[in-house]
Amino acid sequence: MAAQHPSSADTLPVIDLSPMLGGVAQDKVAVGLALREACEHTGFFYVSGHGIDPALIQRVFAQSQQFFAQPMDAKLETDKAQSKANRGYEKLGGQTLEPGMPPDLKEGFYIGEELAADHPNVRAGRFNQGPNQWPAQLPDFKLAMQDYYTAMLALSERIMAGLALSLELPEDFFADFCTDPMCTLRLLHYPPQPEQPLPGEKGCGAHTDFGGITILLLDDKPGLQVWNARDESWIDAPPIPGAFVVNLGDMIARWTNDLYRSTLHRVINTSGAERYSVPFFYSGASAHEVRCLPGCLVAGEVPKYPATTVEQHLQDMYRRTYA
Ligand SMILES: O=C(O)CCC(=O)C(=O)O
Ligand SMILES: [Fe+2]
Repeated sequence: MAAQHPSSADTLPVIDLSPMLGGVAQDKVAVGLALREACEHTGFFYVSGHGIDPALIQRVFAQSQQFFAQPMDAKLETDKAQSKANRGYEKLGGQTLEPGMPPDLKEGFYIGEELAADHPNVRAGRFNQGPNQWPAQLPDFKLAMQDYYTAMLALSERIMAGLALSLELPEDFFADFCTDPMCTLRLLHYPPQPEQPLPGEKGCGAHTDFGGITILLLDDKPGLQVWNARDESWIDAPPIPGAFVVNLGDMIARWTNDLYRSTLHRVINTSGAERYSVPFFYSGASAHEVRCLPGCLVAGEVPKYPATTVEQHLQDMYRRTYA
């Protein structure tokens, strides 16, 4: 059914998730079918009907803009280099997502689950677990981010339930994966693309996301592009008011033996203005075993990837871009 595959002239599908919030079984199955189509072909789609309060989104953007507008010495009070759990501020050029290219033209702020320094997991030095660093000068920042983090957890569970249905698995198949999940909320700020960029310089180099699913909140600026392997071209993924972009990470590709894709994407901020985005990376329970799911092997196929755990997988992937 080649006609259903996106070409570069196509846009990414918009999937209405509202049936996942207490809808009838038949409508949920329809969501599962729409997700399957999107996941098999692009690994990227928009979701509407997600139930996230627009006022919460406004609070997050307002705090993010205030954070990045601060002088550098104020931002560096929460320098990520001080954190054993990768929390806090990352300077412009602090990450190179596309190997061999100039560093990314973005600055960021990383937030995760709040765990005290004396929590057993933190004492044991578990990957990405620990306290956050909160900016002292912004009194409303912490609560806005924690409220948004909680809202993203709930939305992630609904999307995981939809993905289970898409694979003809019971809706609660991922319940164990969704218990006490590892997540990262990341605030990003992209200055305008320079008029004379270095060769290959971008806001965010081409990459796939490492984890489970990513829920991406965009402001009103374009710049995100998604790789379309079929005709080897980039599809623009402009912001759609009221919708989030969702994409699959490498863990889902591993789980489904590449039936579902983790798709390359990049950002070039040619809007001429500041661009802000807020990805939320949902990766599931750290000890959860990731192995090829039932039903994802076509007759005679063998799993392409050995089983691993969420924690091990994330650690392996993380090392690659901060080498
Ligand atoms: O800013 C964006 O639109 C995309 C960000 C992204 O891909 C990422 O942080 O992994
Ligand atoms: Fe990404």
